[in-house]
Amino acid sequence: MGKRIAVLGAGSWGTVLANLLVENGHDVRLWTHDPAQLPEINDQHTNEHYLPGFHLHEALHASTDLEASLKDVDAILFVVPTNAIRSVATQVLPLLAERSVKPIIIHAAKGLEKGSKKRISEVLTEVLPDDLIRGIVVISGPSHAEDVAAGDITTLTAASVSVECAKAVQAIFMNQYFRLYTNTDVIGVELGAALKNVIAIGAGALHGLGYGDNTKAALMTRGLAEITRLGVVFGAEPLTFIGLSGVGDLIVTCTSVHSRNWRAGDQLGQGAKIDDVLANMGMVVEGYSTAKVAHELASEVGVEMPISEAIYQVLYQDAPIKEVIADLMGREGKPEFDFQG
Ligand SMILES: NC(=O)C1=CN([C@@H]2O[C@H](COP(=O)(O)OP(=O)(O)OC[C@H]3O[C@@H](n4cnc5c(N)ncnc54)[C@H](OP(=O)(O)O)[C@@H]3O)[C@@H](O)[C@H]2O)C=CC1
Ligand SMILES: O=C(CO)COP(=O)(O)O
Repeated sequence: MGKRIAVLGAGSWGTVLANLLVENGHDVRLWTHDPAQLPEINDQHTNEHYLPGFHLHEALHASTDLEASLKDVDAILFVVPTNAIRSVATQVLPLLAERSVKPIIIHAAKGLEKGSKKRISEVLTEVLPDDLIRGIVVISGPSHAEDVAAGDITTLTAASVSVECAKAVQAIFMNQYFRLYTNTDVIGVELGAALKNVIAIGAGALHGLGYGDNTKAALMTRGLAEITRLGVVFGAEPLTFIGLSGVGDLIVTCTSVHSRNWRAGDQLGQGAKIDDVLANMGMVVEGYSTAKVAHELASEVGVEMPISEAIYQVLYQDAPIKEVIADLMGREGKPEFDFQG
């Protein structure tokens, strides 16, 4: 049966997910903070800046009225960049009071909040009290908006401490080309999703510098090793990192020209300056902000993340990429896995 769903954020991912939910037969309200988007989405059925060349379902309706968008909804999907989640949730909070049906809160963003260093579900839990919502579910996995828009077969994880909520979200999204698996390891899913974006900047930089496939495979594999190392310290299940939101998403983000993180790295590898890259992307490059949070978290808990640290130095300390690569390769020899001491 169709559900009433508010999708908050009309960028590339929010627009595609809202469109998919309309295709799945739901009553979808796409909320944007930018009134300039309304005539294009509602009358021309396009969102050219975020999804060039893609025609949206004619039943997809966008609005800037948050209260109307949230009226009687069964679920609220947050798809704004990580650092905007708290402010959007704060606007949602007063509109949730006195409801007979408590909505499921879903988020599809990938990052760690600047300053607080929190995962997105932690931010949502802080802002939206338990008694006003049914539960929180994160959807994550290898899923570029452009490929989903084209109907490419795509698989995601729906993670929640509530199996019942994860199953409800699985049912809302699944169709013949979009398949979700449930998972209860929210920590692992969110950390894998956030930290792979940092590694993807590195993968793009290697490409921009002309490195070959061996080097890219090395970066992805050793990148996953350090993501896992940090994740387990924060309570994640190691297996989650070889799942869709771990290695799956790492592969797609480190190899696809659709990835904004990869493209940012590619431009850096070719000599561009980070400020220019970010200013010209026109969409969020989550790995930039996450690289700083990862640097802070790793030093706080004393976990070695040499690749993420090297990328942090390139992004924030203007370190030359070739020099940080030479430093990484010049480290002392080590066993492949920590348990081999
Ligand atoms: N694109 C993709 O393929 C995928 C993206 N994701 C994740 O989804 C999240 C969103 O990404 P994506 O849609 O690609 O990002 P985009 O940059 O394409 O769009 C972000 C949207 O959020 C809006 N926004 C920014 N700040 C605020 C705010 N304070 N209040 C309300 N709206 C705001 C932007 O508005 P404005 O136009 O005014 O800037 C824009 O409409 C990210 O965490 C990303 O990692 C996950 C999987 C796939
Ligand atoms: O997470 C993504 C694909 O799964 C999107 O990655 P980018 O933000 O790098 O485009």
